[in-house]
Amino acid sequence: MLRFLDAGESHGKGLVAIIEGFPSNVEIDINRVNLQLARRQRGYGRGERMKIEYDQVEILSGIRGGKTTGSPISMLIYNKDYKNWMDIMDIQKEYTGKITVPRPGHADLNGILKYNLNDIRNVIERASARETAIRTAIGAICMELLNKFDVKIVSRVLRIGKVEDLSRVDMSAEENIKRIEESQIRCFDAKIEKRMIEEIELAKEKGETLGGEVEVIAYNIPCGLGSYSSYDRRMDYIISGAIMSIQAVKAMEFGEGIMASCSYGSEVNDEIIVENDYYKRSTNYAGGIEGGITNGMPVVIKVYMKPIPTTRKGIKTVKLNGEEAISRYERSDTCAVPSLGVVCENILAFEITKEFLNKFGGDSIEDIRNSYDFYLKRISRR
Ligand SMILES: Cc1cc2nc3c(=O)[nH]c(=O)nc-3n(C[C@H](O)[C@H](O)[C@H](O)COP(=O)(O)O)c2cc1C
Ligand SMILES: C=C(O[C@@H]1CC(C(=O)O)=C[C@@H](OP(=O)(O)O)[C@H]1O)C(=O)O
Repeated sequence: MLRFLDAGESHGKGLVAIIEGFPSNVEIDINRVNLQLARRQRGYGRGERMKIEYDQVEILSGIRGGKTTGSPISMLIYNKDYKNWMDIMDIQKEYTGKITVPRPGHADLNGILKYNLNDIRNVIERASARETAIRTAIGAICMELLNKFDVKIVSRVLRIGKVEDLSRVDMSAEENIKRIEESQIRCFDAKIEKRMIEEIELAKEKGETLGGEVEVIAYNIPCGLGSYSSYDRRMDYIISGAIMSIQAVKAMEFGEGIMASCSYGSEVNDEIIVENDYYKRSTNYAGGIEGGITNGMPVVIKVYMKPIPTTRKGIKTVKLNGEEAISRYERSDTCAVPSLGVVCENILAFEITKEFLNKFGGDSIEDIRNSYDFYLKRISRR
């Protein structure tokens, strides 16, 4: 079973992870992994921190001569900002400048109470979305395996605050993806991109922050990943748990789930057809999952992010000594929705890989390939 464990603090030395259960003989291009890390850092609306970091992964084990060995893959991303936080983050010496004003919307107060701490810094450090850097690297390693089976996972920004990009886009087309990648917002429509940037600037001027919505699509996912047999093997359970665990994500949707909930059944159940020797659906309202199992159509999700909780504009709170106070501000992103799309792509890549390996098993890529080819032949109509 593919699994990972990650650790690390936002302003500590770095982030670490161990991936276990990854098959052998998978070629890994570290440049492609680092490209995912760079994509995650880009995007209009990010704060000062992203000017300091230049995320690159260092592999410590499990890859040799450009290929996985089947042993645990351990890796590390250094925090460049650590040099500015060495006193505060010292593992031995206690830092006296404790943070005692919890920010509404962040983990601050719940973390303090739960872990019986007296310095909110201890909560901030691990609750921070800095952790999404290492999860992106884990997903990017998984993408290297999925690439071999022509799986492609892409995303775009649909909305920043109230500004929507309503363009209908075929995201399987290279030229459309190129356009999205070149956009500072990672949206498709250049005119809307301008309005989104203005919206972020306006929020920044007001000391405010913004959330939004992204769409993520995984192409070429074979029918048969996940299962209806138990609740925790359902693909929608697995994907939603992983996506909802991303910091500041407050809702998600599979396919046209919301629209379907206010339609007639015959309008939104995707008709079954045969195309190129395989069962397909004439539409994809279900977003590629029926009965907890992928159905061979693209897996489509929409993910909703709340506005960044740390705002320059103060919010009423209460100090740890009970006195009324206004939330504190050091620095923060104004909007991280473009980054969210990249994080979702890679988190989805991990979950799909896990279920791909559950289905096609095998300790080496060769065994997986045999099992995959055999299965695709079996479910073909030819
Ligand atoms: C890519 C990304 C960047 C983020 N940047 C910030 C930030 O700069 N400041 C902040 O307060 N929250 C930021 N967040 C959100 C917080 O980490 C998150 O709201 C907080 O941990 C509380 O968790 P919850 O919103 O899931 O309940 C970011 C989230 C993501 C995904
Ligand atoms: C460091 C990252 O995101 C951080 C997530 C984050 C938070 O509170 O979640 C707060 C900010 O960090 P800082 O407090 O150092 O300014 C973001 O920059 C990153 O995405 O790599």
